[in-house]
Amino acid sequence: MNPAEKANALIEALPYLQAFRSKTILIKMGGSAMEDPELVANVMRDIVFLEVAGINPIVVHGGGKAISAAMEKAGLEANFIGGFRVTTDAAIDIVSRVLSSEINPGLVRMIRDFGGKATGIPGTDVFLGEKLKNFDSEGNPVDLGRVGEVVGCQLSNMDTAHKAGIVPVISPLASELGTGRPLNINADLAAAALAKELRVSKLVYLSDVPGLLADPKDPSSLIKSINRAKADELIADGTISGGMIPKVRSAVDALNAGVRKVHFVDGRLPHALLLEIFTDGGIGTEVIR
Ligand SMILES: Nc1ncnc2c1ncn2[C@@H]1O[C@H](COP(=O)(O)OP(=O)(O)O)[C@@H](O)[C@H]1O
Ligand SMILES: CC(=O)N[C@@H](CCC(=O)OP(=O)(O)O)C(=O)O
Repeated sequence: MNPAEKANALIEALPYLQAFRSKTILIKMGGSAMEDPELVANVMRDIVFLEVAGINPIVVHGGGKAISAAMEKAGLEANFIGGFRVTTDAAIDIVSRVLSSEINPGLVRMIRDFGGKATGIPGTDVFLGEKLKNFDSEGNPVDLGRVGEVVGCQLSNMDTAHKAGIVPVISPLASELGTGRPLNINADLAAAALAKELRVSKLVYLSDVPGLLADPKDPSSLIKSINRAKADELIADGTISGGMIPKVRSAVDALNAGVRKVHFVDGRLPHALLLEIFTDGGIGTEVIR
């Protein structure tokens, strides 16, 4: 690219930089897109770019794959029901350790290494939770152990970071109402709960697929946009399964609660985040109401 082309690329981004200046964009960094540290570093550099450009990024991260690996190492089996990890008392200790001592500080370090400002905030300082009420297809209760849903958010730590232009990096744990004990929150739900609370301009889920796929085995079968009715249909017929279920459901909830735009984007694709924000068509799947 010659210097004039470089300048043109910057100028093309101008309307988007203007539109999103001082706006908040919540980025959910999925554990599935965190297997390769180099790819994660690329995303963190894009986040530093947003921060420097005067856009306020917030990161809520997952870490499902790393948690499963740590559980296996400890001789525990990883079981999921409807995209939620069955979390025994032994498992919650591993979940907390992997999220709080490994993944969260790792992301903060990467942002700082690129000259950005970031602070790690434990989800237990942000999210208030209750045990998730979960039912099987016949309506019978299914106990998932220490799995929670978010029933409230405490924003003081976030606000302090925000006002100082620091990117908050938040783990998907909640403090249980009444007991203060940690609850394991699916990171998609945690991200959507915070996005709703803050009414963010954009919620972007970064994962390891190009977006929502009509055939999960065929990466070229991208569904460009999806609404709740269609999502329910695809969950019922099994096209949407596993970790994609909480993603789609929480995305629609966030839209209904006033979040302006929600996208599923491939976190492994170089600059996926910037392409999503700074180009017209966007990439991946847009969730609509
Ligand atoms: N229809 C679908 N389209 C795309 N991915 C799907 C679909 N149904 C199930 N999936 C699965 O959902 C996974 C993403 O969810 P998950 O593993 O929880 O990711 P993350 O860690 O990013 O939250 C994909 O890797 C894919 O295996
Ligand atoms: C209850 C529940 O399922 N919690 C998740 C929290 C991490 C997460 O959601 O990570 P991803 O975004 O990488 O899937 C778990 O234990 O795996």
